[in-house]
Amino acid sequence: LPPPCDSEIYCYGDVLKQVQMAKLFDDDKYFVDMKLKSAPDIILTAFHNLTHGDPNSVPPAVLRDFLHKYFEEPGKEFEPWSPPDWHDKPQFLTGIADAELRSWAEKLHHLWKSLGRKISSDALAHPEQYSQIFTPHPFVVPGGRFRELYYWDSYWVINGLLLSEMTDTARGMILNFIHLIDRYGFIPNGARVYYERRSQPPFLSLMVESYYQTTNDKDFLRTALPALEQEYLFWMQNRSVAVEVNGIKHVLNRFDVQVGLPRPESYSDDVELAEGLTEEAAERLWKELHSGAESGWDFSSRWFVDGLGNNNGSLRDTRTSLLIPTDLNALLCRNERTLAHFYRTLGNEPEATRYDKAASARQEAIEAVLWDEERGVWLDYSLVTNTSHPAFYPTNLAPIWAGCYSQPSMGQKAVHYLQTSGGLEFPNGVPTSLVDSGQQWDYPNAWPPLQHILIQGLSSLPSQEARELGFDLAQRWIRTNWLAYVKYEAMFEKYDVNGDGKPGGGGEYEVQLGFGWTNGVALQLLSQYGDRLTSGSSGNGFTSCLSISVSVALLCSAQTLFL
Ligand SMILES: OC[C@H]1O[C@H](O[C@H]2O[C@H](CO)[C@@H](O)[C@H](O)[C@H]2O)[C@H](O)[C@@H](O)[C@@H]1O
Repeated sequence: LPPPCDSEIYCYGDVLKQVQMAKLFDDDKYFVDMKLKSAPDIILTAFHNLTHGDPNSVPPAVLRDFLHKYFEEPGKEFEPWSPPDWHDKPQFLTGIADAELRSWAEKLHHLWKSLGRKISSDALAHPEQYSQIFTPHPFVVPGGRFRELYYWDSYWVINGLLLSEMTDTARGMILNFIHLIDRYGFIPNGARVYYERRSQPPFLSLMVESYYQTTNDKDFLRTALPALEQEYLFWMQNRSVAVEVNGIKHVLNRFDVQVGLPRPESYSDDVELAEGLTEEAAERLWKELHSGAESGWDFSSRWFVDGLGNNNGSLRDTRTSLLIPTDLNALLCRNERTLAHFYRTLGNEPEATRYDKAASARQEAIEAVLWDEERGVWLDYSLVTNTSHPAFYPTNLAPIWAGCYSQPSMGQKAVHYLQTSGGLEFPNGVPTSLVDSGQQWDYPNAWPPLQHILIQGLSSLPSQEARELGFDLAQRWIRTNWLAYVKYEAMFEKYDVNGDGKPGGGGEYEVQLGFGWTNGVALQLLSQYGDRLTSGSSGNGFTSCLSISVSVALLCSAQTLFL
């Protein structure tokens, strides 16, 4: 299997190995985000001379000097930039009834300015000296260690930007993704060379849909369609798998990256995890870790498959490609419907019909393979045992969000499943799973995109009860985000479902602040439910507590919980 990319400094080779295994930095991502001060061949020769052909004997102090001489610290690849389309007081703020939440939403709107980035022209002139992949338009980053454009994060960022009336920035981000498709044939995980052989959940068509819904710009649809078509082809040609159920073959998709070396940005973690494995088993593990990263859920007990094919084990048992995920297939179904709609809007009926048929076939496949009639919900399917994995994940309800199901009763059953799943037992959000594995995409962490997908799904159902549940989850999530903001003056990439305003944890890096998709989801919920959301939990005294002062509010929240 190939390396993550062709750079002998950023993706494979002795420099990467020595620097990362010497653990000179707290986070392996630091080194691979550094810019080269000279051409790569000059640096490789210098390293060879330094080590006299024996790279295993370089003392850390010598490595440090070498880095100082030939590398620049991360973050130097940007030009100062402030989004020119940012302006005070976007319209949606006026729909937020609670004064505390309105003023907080205004602060979130301000955060786009600090998260905006423009890559310097030097990165275009000398791409070989950067791991950052040049994209022509400025963009919004997630924040913290994530100093580059990310794929699926950007869907929620763009939705937030559109509410903030920053259509030019949103459009530029979409054009960047089109640029990446033109170059790679698909969209990499993020705009770094070490991400260039894996993708993330394909949200581009939904980004274009959000943009079109705001602007009605048909010319833009025309511009975007060839790239959307190309991306869809990538997923169907490289990530699909046939499954036979009751003698009928269905085609569905999975995450399946063909890369067989450690992830450069987490190199030492991946090497240590593979210790004691044969070369073949290590390569397989790394391929599956890359596939886990492609899913966006890096990492989770969801991808653990033990030797017997059961959903058990630890990170070393990650086997992402052996599962057919509900969310990926629901998303692709939504892609197919969206593409049909775009073609129809542009008057191309034959192409619209082709995508209608693809969506119908997908829906049939989802119902045949992923729908579990007994539990009344969709479940991930194991290609090892040819059975479902029964564990709870919010994504089990993703087909509702995608509108990809044939019987209204399925929606009702799935709501009942959710109510009895144990996933609603927490006041601060719906956890990613009910398994406390220590990985970040597991209990007790709750992630913004998953809350949003679940809430949107519930709010699309005809039943009043389901829609009220959607609102209740939105209220819980906003309260969690807001309390954390009050405590830390920051937005986090994930939160802990136990504890008011407690940031999430676990996994291989410290919880990050910023934070692109968190801000986007909060703004969307504030816009959607602005007339009803409160900064405290309704009727228990939070609202009045919180309007007094921050410290009193925290006391109040502790007291209310205690009571
Ligand atoms: O460095 C470890 C991993 O970091 C990223 O994943 C996490 O952050 C992303 C940006 O917010 C998010 O898209 C992803 O869902 C998170 O798990 C990166 O995307 C991974 O590829 C990388 O291995």
